[in-house]
Amino acid sequence: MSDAVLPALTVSSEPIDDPGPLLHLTEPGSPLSFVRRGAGLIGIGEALRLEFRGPTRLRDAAAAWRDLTERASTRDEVGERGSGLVAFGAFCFADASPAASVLIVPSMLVGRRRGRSWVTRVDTDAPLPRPSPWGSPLFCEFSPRGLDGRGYEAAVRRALDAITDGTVAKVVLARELAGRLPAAPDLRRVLDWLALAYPDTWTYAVDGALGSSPETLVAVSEGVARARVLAGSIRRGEDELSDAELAAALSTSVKDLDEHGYAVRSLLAALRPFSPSATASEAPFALKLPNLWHLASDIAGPVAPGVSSLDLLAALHPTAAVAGTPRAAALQLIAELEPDDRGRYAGPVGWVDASGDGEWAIALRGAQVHPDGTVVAHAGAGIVAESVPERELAETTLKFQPVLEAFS
Ligand SMILES: C=C(O[C@@H]1C=C(C(=O)O)C=C[C@H]1O)C(=O)O
Repeated sequence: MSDAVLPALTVSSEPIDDPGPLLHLTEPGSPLSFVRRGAGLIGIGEALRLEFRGPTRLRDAAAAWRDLTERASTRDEVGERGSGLVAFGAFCFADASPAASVLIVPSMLVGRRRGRSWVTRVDTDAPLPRPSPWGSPLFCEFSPRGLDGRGYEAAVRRALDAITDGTVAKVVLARELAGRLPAAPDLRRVLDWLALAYPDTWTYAVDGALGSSPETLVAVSEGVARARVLAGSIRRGEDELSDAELAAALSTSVKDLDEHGYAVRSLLAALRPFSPSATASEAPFALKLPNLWHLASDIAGPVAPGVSSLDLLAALHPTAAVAGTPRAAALQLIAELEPDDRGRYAGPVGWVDASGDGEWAIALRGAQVHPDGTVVAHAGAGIVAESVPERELAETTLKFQPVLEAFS
């Protein structure tokens, strides 16, 4: 970011009657959302946009956000998590990414939590707009970009060579699908569909990055940091019995427990400097999504006052769930084996408030919609010594399912 002086924003939050489905209120062409099970935040318009690039993008964002919040004057009659001054954020995965990482303060935010609804206005006293009528249904055909299926399997084999020679213990390899949207798409249709079909995930949308993420990178509130680590996946069964058998197979698979262990240990190690007593749930549990089972661990620990969720992102990103172990060697291998930059895929996406509290997911199961209508989706899988290339390819296909369904 440049050293331009940040503005002094005027912010006011007040309770409102239930405004109906939050996702319908955001803007069709540039939605902002972070919603799960009908609760969360959506944004309308842009009062301020800050862009960051390079290896210090998360630390720079944390510093800029502190400056901005000190300058703001806020009247908050709501006092809920997510009321008052809030920015949505989406950060690139890679330090070398040419794409921008952003913090966006919307002109208006609508929130709902625990049955209470509110609106926050930034530098405006305009009334809350009515939801605009739906645009035409979307249809977008996707085809491989960069690596096709064979190319992905070849990359997995090269990753296995790097595991055999000891360069890495685990690396997460992704592939891309690309498509093109008609002019002026109503992206609320995509979000609405994702929220209905994947209700237990975060329906996120920030600066064209949108999707339904099951993985909480970190949420901070009332002095406690929480994360949900996912690593280790298997398909859902066709009937109840086969579904239960697959869940049991995942929970006892040495390969998946291994892969999961790397992710949990990396998150705990990165969190400990801020939260020495942070702990993970005793053993991973099987998390059921409509398209997949995942091995999941919940992590929680107290953090000192003044530690913001952005400070934690700077320490935690990228976890072994989306990069690998050891981190530096895994990132190097990803840069060698994946032909294109990941953009915001597998980066942090979420929101931060004036106190630094916030909720951040990992931008998975999603796509980036570019201003020219191009849509690029990513899906990856964790490669460990026992990985089989064909199975990892099949896993990425399952992970594309939410996006493919939502855009058709
Ligand atoms: C890399 C992705 O997902 C990650 C990798 C997983 C795995 O390898 O089992 C599971 C959940 C996520 O942490 C993706 O969805 O693209």
